[in-house]
Parts: sequence; C-alpha cells; structure tokens
Amino acid sequence: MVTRRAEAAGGAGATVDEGPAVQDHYPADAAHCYGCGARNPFGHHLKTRWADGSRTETITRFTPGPEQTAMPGYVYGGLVASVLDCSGTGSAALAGTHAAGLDLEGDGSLRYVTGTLEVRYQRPTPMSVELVVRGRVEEVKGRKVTVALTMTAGEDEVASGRVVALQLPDEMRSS
Ligand SMILES: CCCCCCCCCCCC(=O)SCCNC(=O)CCNC(=O)[C@H](O)C(C)(C)COP(=O)(O)OP(=O)(O)OC[C@H]1O[C@@H](n2cnc3c(N)ncnc32)[C@H](O)[C@@H]1OP(=O)(O)O
Repeated sequence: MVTRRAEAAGGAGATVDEGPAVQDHYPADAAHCYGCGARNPFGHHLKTRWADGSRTETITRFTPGPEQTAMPGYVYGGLVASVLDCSGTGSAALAGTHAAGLDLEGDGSLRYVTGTLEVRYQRPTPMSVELVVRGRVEEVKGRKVTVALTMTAGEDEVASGRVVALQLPDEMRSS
C-alpha cells in the first residue's frame, strides 16, 4: 500500500507519506499505548510512515482539539511532547524493523519504548491546525535507535526534539 499526501504538490518541501503506518503492525500485546496504540480507545492513534524511499525520514500527523488547550488558541505542551514521543518510537520501530531485514506487513513491527525524550518548545503551537512531525533516523545501534524530530504547524516550526528508543524488553510484554 502506498499513501501519498503532497503538502505542496510539486513545490519545494513537498512531503509524501509512504507506505503502511507502523502502528498498524505493532504486536497486539504491545498496542495499548495512549499515544500510538490501536487498541487504546481513548488515545491519539498516531500513525507514522516513511516520508520517502530513503528509509531515513518519517512523517506523523496529528490535529489537536480544544480539550488539549494550554491557553485559548494554543496547544498544551504535554500534548506536544506526547506527539513527539510516539512519533519517535514509531520512527524507531520503522527503522529497527527495516534494519533487522523484516517486512513490516509480512512479519510485523519490532516494538520500542522511550529511553530518553528531549523537547524544545520553539513557538506557541496553534490549536486546530494539523501538526506534522518529521523524524530523521540518526542511528540504529543494536537495540537502540536515535531519532531527531521537528514539528511544524503550517509554515512554522513549533517544536523539535530527539528520542532515544530501546527495543521493548521481553519482560515488559503482557501475556
Ligand atoms: C506490555 C507492555 C507494552 C509496552 C509498549 C509500550 C510502548 C510505548 C511507546 C510509547 C512511548 C512510551 O510511553 S514508553 C514508556 C516510557 N518508558 C519507559 O517506561 C521505559 C523505562 N525504562 C526501561 O524499561 C529501561 O531503562 C529501557 C528498556 C529503556 C532500557 O533498558 P535496557 O534495555 O536494559 O538497556 P541496556 O541494555 O542497559 O542499554 C542498551 C543501550 O541503550 C542505552 N540506554 C539504556 N537506557 C537508556 C535510556 N533511558 N536513554 C537512553 N539510552 C539508554 C544504553 O546506554 C545502551 O547503549 P549502548 O551502550 O549500546 O550505546
């Protein structure tokens, strides 16, 4: 499956969403996360895909609602962190699964948890605008994946950060 959503068709900075969302291929016993788990009815249901064919850049989209307000018209910073967090673990899952030579749709995804999350709030994040998080896979080293992230709202970069994600230890899996 290939999903393509050109932001500015043919223009500079055009971005496409490429292929399946990694979260749709998480193991069922590790799909309850508030940010990205398909099995959490109250969560954000973030979807992270490769942004292009290079297998180093990812994209995740989320539109916040009024219940996620910090002050009228602006998004709560914890929500910004949450979206960066699960965009990072999703990017790590894409990269780790790819590096392991596994096929996302055939084999399913490896699962990652956050070891470290860094967030830099650069500008107030406007409410009810689609937030686009771009991930850049910096390193895949054993069970550890490092991903640099930026979040834009329209033309503005509102936040950036970095996630160090570790492959989910077996003891954290539920039966
Ligand atoms: C049913 C459940 C479903 C669960 C499904 C959950 C999915 C949630 C996804 C959404 C994000 C979340 O909210 S996750 C929830 C928040 N996160 C957590 O609760 C994680 C709590 N922390 C842990 O369980 C642990 O500390 C881990 C798993 C992160 C790491 O322990 P470990 O796996 O034993 O790591 P270890 O072998 O010692 O180290 C391997 C390499 O990683 C580095 N490293 C180790 N810890 C960290 C760290 N915190 N930050 C950076 N780097 C680290 C080491 O220096 C080493 O680098 P080198 O020497 O090789 O270079």
